[in-house]
Amino acid sequence: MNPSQGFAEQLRQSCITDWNACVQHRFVQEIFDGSLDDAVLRKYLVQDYQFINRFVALLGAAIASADVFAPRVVLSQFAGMVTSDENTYFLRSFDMLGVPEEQRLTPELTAPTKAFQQLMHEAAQSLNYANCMAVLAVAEGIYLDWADQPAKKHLPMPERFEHAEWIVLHANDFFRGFVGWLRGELDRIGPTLDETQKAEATHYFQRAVKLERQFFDHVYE
Ligand SMILES: Cc1ncc(C[n+]2csc(CCO)c2C)c(N)n1
Repeated sequence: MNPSQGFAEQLRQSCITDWNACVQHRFVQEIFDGSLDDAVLRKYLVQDYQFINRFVALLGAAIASADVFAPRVVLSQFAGMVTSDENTYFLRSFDMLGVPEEQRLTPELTAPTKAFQQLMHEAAQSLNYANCMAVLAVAEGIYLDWADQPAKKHLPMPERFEHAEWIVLHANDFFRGFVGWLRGELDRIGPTLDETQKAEATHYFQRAVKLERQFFDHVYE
């Protein structure tokens, strides 16, 4: 690892192949050009909707384990957004795609979804701020990086809201600011960790990036 980089960038560089595979994934190309198959989008959204429960619990664990007050405020505000605006996108998309109630609430979970739920649960249960922030920085950072690519900036938005809104939810100033803040927090706490804690947080980060890639891949299987 290159110590002249901050901790956040060291972590990202440690799994750059998987990270870039997510950012340039077929799913990302197809959502931008509007060619995404409805069956693929449907599988993606049904599984992704099963994240929010553990994700909010993970935010709660980060709030509880933070070392000072300021990050608690930022994380609480983000939790407020996630539990309001984001939910309606899923519900409107489910309506448009004709996803029945039972598929929205209790679908059969795929292996990557289960593994991701387990990872978020473990990080939350550790009540360790660095572990929680490592997983959050992946879940948010990869989504910012695919949605907010300079190369895509001048493309027209896809016509359907199910495509366009999923991009815009992750390419806006609020989200950019939050992900920048997450990276800054990792840079702040990285130098305070001993080698054991650093290795543990790094392992969480790397597991999360691998699962993000598997999650994108599996919607095409
Ligand atoms: C597999 C998977 N990984 C990360 C995200 C991104 N994400 C999860 S919760 C959240 C906060 C609100 O936008 C964001 C950005 C996702 N949706 N699905």
